Amino acid sequence: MSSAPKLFRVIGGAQNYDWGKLGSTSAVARFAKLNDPENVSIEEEKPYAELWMGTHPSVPTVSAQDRTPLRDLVRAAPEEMLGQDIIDKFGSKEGIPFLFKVLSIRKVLSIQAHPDKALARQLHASDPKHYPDDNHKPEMAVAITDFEAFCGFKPLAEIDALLQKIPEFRELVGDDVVAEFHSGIDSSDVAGKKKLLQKVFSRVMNSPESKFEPLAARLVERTKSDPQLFGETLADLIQRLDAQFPNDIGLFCGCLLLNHCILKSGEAMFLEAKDPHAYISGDIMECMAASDNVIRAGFTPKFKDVEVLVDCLTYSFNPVEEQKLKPAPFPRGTGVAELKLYDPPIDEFSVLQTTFTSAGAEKFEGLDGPSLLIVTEGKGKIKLQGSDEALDASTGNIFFVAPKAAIELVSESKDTFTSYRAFCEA
Ligand SMILES: NNC(=O)[C@@H](O)[C@H](O)[C@H](O)COP(=O)(O)O
Ligand SMILES: [Zn+2]
Repeated sequence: MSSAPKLFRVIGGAQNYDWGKLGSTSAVARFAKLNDPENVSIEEEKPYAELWMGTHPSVPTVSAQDRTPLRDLVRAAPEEMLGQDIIDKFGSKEGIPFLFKVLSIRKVLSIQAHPDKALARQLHASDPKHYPDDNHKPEMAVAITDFEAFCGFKPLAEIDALLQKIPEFRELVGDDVVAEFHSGIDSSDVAGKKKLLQKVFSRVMNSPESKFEPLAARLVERTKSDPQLFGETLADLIQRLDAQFPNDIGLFCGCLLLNHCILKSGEAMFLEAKDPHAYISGDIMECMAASDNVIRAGFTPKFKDVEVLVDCLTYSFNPVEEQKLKPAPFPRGTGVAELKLYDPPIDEFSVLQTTFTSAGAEKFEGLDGPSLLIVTEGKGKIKLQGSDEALDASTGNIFFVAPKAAIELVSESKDTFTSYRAFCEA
């Protein structure tokens, strides 16, 4: 006899990292308040960075009815809440394999990467304070608003051009490595080119403050005196981020080495473990394997683990367009809504965007695993197919949907009604 409900509203938890948008300008604050009006009061001077939805113990998601942690509900009835296939696939009855978030970004996040499974186990064992999980953290960002981020290393020719024409960059890396990089990037030896890229990145990341800070100050001045040397976008980006983190190493390891990726609303990008990145601005849905392991090295007051970061990166280098993840159709829904499936090449999660622009219903077959759904615009209803009980589904509301539960979303007007559903299937 199934004891656990198949569809119920939950309340996520917020993280107030310094880079979050302030007060009601943050989608995180607005969604949290709308979903839990009696308990959430927005402080207008406070940053609201992330809204967590999942069973990660650091920020509990709780049932709206009696505030029981979702993690406890899963552990009490894992077969009903996860499904035997998911338990078998991930070897755990402890929680949902993914962590789903809303991020609302005012300032650049840290230049960072996330470990793969082997490195996560090693870091968690040696430094559990900074690495709370033994799990990898591949992640995907879906832009709710226009969104910009650093994502992966620039193509080597672009890095070489910047090294040749920007004296401060050249001085930080050193003429020896600049010359070796310049002569090596046209070879067909990809592994050798990755080693050269690692040499450049290592010189930057291991330079002392006494060296990179004055060079960063000169770099910013040069973007003002000689902007065409950088191109307008890059000159503006360096000035904007310098205003947030003056003379920071991120001006070199981010702005001059990583792709500056701009996603329009609805576009997405996927980050493998060990890919360097940093989100810069905008509101996004983010989904990741259930882990909070972040290896940081720039644009942050938090713990930086430069040696681990320099050592672990993949050093792959692709053009910006190759970093984007194209949405696909979702054939398991029928009705009037527009469905976009963001399906990265990993097991732990996919994300489905459902957008109504007319009244009507969208019916979904049951999924072979757990899912969490959040409404990000407008309002409608959500119900189990065949049930008379339709729950209000308004902006900010979050719902847990059990495996195999066939649900229906209903829009009662032509106003836009948008939701994102993260799910995992065996
Ligand atoms: N790329 N995005 C993520 O990995 C998020 O899930 C992380 O929670 C944030 O990156 C954490 O950023 P800070 O460590 O505060 O700079
Ligand atoms: Zn990240």
